[in-house]
Amino acid sequence: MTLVLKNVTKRFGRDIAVDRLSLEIPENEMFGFLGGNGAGKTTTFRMILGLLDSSEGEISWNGESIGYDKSHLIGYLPEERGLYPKLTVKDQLIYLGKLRGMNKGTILSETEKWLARFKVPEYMNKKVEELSKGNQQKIQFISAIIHKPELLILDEPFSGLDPINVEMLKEAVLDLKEQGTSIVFSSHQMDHVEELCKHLCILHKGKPVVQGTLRDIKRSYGKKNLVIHSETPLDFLKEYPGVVHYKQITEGCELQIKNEAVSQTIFSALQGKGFIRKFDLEEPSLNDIFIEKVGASYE
Ligand SMILES: Nc1ncnc2c1ncn2[C@@H]1O[C@H](COP(=O)(O)OP(=O)(O)OP(=O)(O)O)[C@@H](O)[C@H]1O
Repeated sequence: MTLVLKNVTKRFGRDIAVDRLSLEIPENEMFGFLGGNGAGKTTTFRMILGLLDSSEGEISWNGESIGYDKSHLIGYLPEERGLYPKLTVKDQLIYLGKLRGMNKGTILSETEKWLARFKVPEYMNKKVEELSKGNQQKIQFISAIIHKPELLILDEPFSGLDPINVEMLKEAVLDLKEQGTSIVFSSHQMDHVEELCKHLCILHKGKPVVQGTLRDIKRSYGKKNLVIHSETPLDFLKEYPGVVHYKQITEGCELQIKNEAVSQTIFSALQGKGFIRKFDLEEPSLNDIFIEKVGASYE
């Protein structure tokens, strides 16, 4: 089951929100769909869900065109949350589950299962407005997956959750992936994306500026990070040939360098200058790549 977008464009009047976007979301994968504010992510999701028509291009799921009639196959956790505050958790999920073609018995057994898994079984008969923001988030997540969708779109699923609940939700998401759900994951928290996604796309002004596997993207980026911990003054590295960026930290410094060879010359330059506690060459983070690719055009 794959989601394919071919040259998808969305115009709002004269403005282009999504610009000839082509993507393939691999089967049983978690795909990172990233971009700065206003990049076109939500507009893309709405087109996939059939809530918005594309101006041009095609969207297909498993070879068939996708639209509102396939919405029972899709689960969507939108960034802006949409629960009914006055309804109980049970009534909420019965209502939303029925919209997706489920019967009441199955909805109730799935709800019980998920509330128990999220360690909140007592919420079944509570009104949504009585729950904390993080716990409402769990209910919203259950509402997105209760019908066992083939394709799941998660927009900032971990926002507002404490670290323990983040882990709990992450495990649930990974289990769904293992069971065969294809997942599109959107977040501004790059560390979560690095942890969970093998493939990704960074969108900017409606166009992909980076696309591929995380591994290839990092490799092709070229630049590396070098972390040095030492009591010796290291500020001479600010102007050192091949150093792109210098950041002082309590234990020493963090550098962005042009390539691996620069680390060798720095290593030599440090000989005899005092005790080095750490000298660590690292891949660039997704955050570095995002800031460079998206930040450059902000300027
Ligand atoms: N209904 C609409 N009418 C006019 N313009 C719109 C509409 N919906 C979105 N846009 C515009 O389309 C562009 C993309 O917006 P979109 O909401 O898809 O971005 P996003 O990547 O989801 O951003 P964020 O991370 O801030 O949620 C923006 O310039 C936005 O103003």
